[in-house]
Amino acid sequence: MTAPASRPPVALSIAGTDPSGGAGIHADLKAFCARGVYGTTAITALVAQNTHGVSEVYGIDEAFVEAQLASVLDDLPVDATKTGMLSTRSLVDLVCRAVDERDLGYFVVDPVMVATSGHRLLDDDAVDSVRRQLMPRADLITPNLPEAALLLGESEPEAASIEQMRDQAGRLIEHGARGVLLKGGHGVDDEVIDVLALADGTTAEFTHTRIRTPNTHGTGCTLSATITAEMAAARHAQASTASGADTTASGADATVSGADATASETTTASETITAAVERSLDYLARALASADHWQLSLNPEGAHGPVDHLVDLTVTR
Ligand SMILES: Nc1ncnc2c1ncn2[C@@H]1O[C@H](COP(=O)(O)OP(=O)(O)OP(=O)(O)O)[C@@H](O)[C@H]1O
Ligand SMILES: Cc1ncc(COP(=O)(O)O)c(N)n1
Repeated sequence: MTAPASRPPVALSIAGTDPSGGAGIHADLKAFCARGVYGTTAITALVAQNTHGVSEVYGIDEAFVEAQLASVLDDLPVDATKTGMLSTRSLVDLVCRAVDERDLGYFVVDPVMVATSGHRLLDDDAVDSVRRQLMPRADLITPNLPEAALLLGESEPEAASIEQMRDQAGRLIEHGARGVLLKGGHGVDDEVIDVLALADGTTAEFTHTRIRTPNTHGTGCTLSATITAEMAAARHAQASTASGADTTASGADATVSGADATASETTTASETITAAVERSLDYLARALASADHWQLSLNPEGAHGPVDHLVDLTVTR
């Protein structure tokens, strides 16, 4: 007897590359795998970068990004999509059209603007399109402290306290996204607090001990990719429950992926987002802790290494 057809949850990342493997598309695919989700990509820019920073960016033209999106979306059922580095205003507009015209599933926007090393990853004239066009289409946006301030306006100062973070998250929601996760990684306190605000009025705060490590390259990419994977798994489970399909045969093993195969049809989008954020922050904390003493760079002075994306995989050698 042949086994019934099944499929794993599918996630799409629209982002730039990191040949050193810690951030961008490379981090996204590792995070998708780590959470048991099948990863697909559309590359917006080829970036020469490593643990010391960005040296060159080679832009991909709009028509070719569109062709990549069509290759994925004409063929595969995408349960959730994230954007990372979008580079130019025309690529922001292209992604907005894709959200309107295609089914991208849950839509997570990581408003990547500047690399930790200081290199700009989004043109100045694209910021307003992110603010007015992309944000209102998002189920969740995940700005860090400087990105949140920039999205609120040129003269907005960076939040320097939890009260200011709450206030900014609340004001960002007014731009139309269903949820805002304002990340506190750039603070200096012993605890890292991330603030989640949802359009239905729900708020949540997540506190983790700050890990004193230089290895934080790609934490934002990894977090938004993990949230996207969790949301893809949730949508897949909801659809499978609704259709009576066997989700346990999908390869998205709940103990590996964190996917909630019993998610009921009644789970609201807000509950899905909140659960995805909580699980993803816990995973990221494990990935950061596992790599806190890694020294990958041949030139360790001043290097910011990656997190351990595969922390939950046990390999015996
Ligand atoms: N040193 C740390 N210790 C514990 N958690 C951290 C640390 N640095 C970052 N994080 C976690 O990683 C998340 C993302 O970090 P951050 O706020 O630096 O985003 P980002 O600036 O977008 O990341 P990136 O470095 O990829 O640009 C934070 O929300 C926080 O939960
Ligand atoms: C392609 C790409 N996307 C995003 C980032 C941000 O990550 P970080 O701030 O850790 O450098 C990056 N460096 N490269």
